[in-house]
Amino acid sequence: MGCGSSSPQQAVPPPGGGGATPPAPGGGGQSGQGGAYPANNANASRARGSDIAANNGVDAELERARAEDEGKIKMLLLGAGESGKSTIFKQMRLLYNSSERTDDDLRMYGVVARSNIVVAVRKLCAHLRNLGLEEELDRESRDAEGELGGGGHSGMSVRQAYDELMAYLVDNTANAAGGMDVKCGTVGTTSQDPSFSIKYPPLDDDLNTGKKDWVGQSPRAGLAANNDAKLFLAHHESIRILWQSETIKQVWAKRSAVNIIDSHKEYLDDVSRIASPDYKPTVQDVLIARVRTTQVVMEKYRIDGIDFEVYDVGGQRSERRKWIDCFDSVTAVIFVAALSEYDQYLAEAKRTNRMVEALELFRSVCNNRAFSNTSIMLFLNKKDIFTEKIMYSDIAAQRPFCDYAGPTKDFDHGVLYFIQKFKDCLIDDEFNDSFIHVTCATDTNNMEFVLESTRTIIMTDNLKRSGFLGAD
Ligand SMILES: Nc1nc2c(ncn2[C@@H]2O[C@H](COP(=O)(O)OP(=O)(O)OP(=O)(O)O)[C@@H](O)[C@H]2O)c(=O)[nH]1
Ligand SMILES: [Mg+2]
Repeated sequence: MGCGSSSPQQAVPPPGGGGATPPAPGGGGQSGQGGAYPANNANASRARGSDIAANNGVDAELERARAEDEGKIKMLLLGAGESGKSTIFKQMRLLYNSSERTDDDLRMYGVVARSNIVVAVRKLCAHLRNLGLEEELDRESRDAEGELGGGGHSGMSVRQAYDELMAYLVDNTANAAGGMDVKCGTVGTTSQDPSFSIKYPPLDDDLNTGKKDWVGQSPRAGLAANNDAKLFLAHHESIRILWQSETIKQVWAKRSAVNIIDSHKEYLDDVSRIASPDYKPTVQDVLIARVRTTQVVMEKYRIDGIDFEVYDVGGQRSERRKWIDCFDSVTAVIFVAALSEYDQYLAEAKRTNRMVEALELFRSVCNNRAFSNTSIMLFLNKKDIFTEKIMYSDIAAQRPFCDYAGPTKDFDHGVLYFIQKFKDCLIDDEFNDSFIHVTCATDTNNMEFVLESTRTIIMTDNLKRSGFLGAD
């Protein structure tokens, strides 16, 4: 699915598909009266005249399209899955397209945000169990009860919350018939009496208020996301309680093993707002929503009198065969790689280090003949997560990067090391440092600065390549 659907954004059709225009209803070109040729000479010359005029019109149109194409800047966002391409694409829309997102769009992102939370919680709960931390939860629950003076508990304990989520989100062992009362704490060993029950809300209605849920369902988000969004509404209180526990913090610190999207911490910190029936996604919610791109999407902008066509593609391995469809006459490629992924593995190939994959991909893009006359920019993204991660995950401890000789926990040395790794992928060493940016795609201020300077560099480089400006 492409993200968003503002009017200028289009899914790009595959080549050869849909090229020929179907015949117009009612026959089209020929007269339909027993012959293609006109009945007399006068008619013939009138017809020739109109043919010439029509041809002239077509020629003029082609010429105009060619001139327009020549002035146009075509930009591709390339990179491996989850590197941040679509997030940058969304930032461009914020910067260069003043139209608001439609309610339909926002509803889709609302469903996506809620389902993103469920996906993260599912992974966290399963990981908690694999790490053998259930007893920690029990201890936490007992301590909390002790603090309340032993006289019962105010609502659900963290262990009960966990058990409910395991039963409904992970193991599907709960009897979840819609609308009926369900007991919680039926899975695993609970140290608390699971004496409360929850109700599945009727579709689109808030559990407590019965108010119509603004987000509701969105066919554009897909069945799985809609189902997860529904689960979110039924279990958001347990999610909120579990997320506040100390035990889940330990699991969060070890999340790279299970590929949880780091930016979804922002959603988890704000579960009650996202569960509210009035919930309408904010600009930031839309930015951090994760939807895997599965078709090439294009958006057009006119900036300072110049036309830009920007293409966003899916980065996972299975999506890359579609890239070639948009490799023609490319002015600039923005190659996006996530700096923070040096200790993570691909979602689609669990043994491949993500940074190694990004480096290989960068090598093949830079050395692709289709881009011999194209400016290639490198965005080393997710610098915010990198900053945090180097504090506990040593670069040199990762087998592919054991040659890292810089100090641990050092942002600058770490970034320079990876920049050199990307530069080493090039056959010639023409790569100009001004073509490299260290970015945080979810930060609009940072992206505004980076995208504006990228635009200037691309336009200058384009003029140089077409001979309008002298080369350095
Ligand atoms: N914290 C943080 N999160 C980011 C950053 N860039 C992207 N993300 C998050 O990472 C997730 C993946 O980003 P996407 O933009 O969907 O990645 P993509 O490259 O388009 O992935 P594919 O469509 O699979 O190729 C999203 O949930 C983003 O919110 C960043 O700089 N910092
Ligand atoms: Mg994408």
